[in-house]
Amino acid sequence: MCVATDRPTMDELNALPYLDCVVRETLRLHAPVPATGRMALRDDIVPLAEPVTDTRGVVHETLRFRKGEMRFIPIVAMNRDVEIWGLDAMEFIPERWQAPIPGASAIPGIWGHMLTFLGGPRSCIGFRFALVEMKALLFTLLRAFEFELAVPIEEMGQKGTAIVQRPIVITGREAGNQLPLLVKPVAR
Ligand code: HEM
Repeated sequence: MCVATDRPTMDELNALPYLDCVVRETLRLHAPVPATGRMALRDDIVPLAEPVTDTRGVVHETLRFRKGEMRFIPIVAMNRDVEIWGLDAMEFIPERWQAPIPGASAIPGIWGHMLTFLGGPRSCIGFRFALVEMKALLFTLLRAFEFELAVPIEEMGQKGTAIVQRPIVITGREAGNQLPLLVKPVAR
């Protein structure tokens, strides 16, 4: 991170391309809100991008909504779909953001061609703040400290609350949310 200040402005943080790739990839693979739902306010028929064959073999080219019906929006599943992101969809690869991702461009998310902050009129109003907050924290902490997991990665899991996901240690669920880290000052 070649920035000539310890206190970068928002514009200076946003001008760091690799930091941007890391934030995008983190929010793709580990969307804090994994899913949500919406209720249809009126009957409607929505065209599908690709025809879908249901379990009875019937091919559908549209999706029918009836007023009052709920629809599940699988944010994490879409953020990790191999048909959109490629066979390495489950891997953390910030470099994938260095070029346009053709499959993702049709996703109607408010940010980043993904649904992490959802889309449409009730999408996240705090997304710009969240992004710059993440960048400021990473910029400050990674220049000062080295972080390492304090438990084997296999012991880490995640627990969904009503809305967001949080880390837990699988063998210590009763301790609640936690992410044990070893933190060392960066050797200069
Ligand atoms: C990484 C951080 C964040 C993520 C992933 C996130 C994600 C989301 C998502 C998916 C929704 C839509 C939920 C739904 O309607 O089912 C939402 C709504 C909302 N978010 Fe965020 N959010 C984040 C940070 C923030 C921050 C920092 C703020 C405020 C400063 C904020 C304020 C809101 C508000 C007020 C809504 C409701 C908007 C509405 O219903 O019109 N969010 N967020």
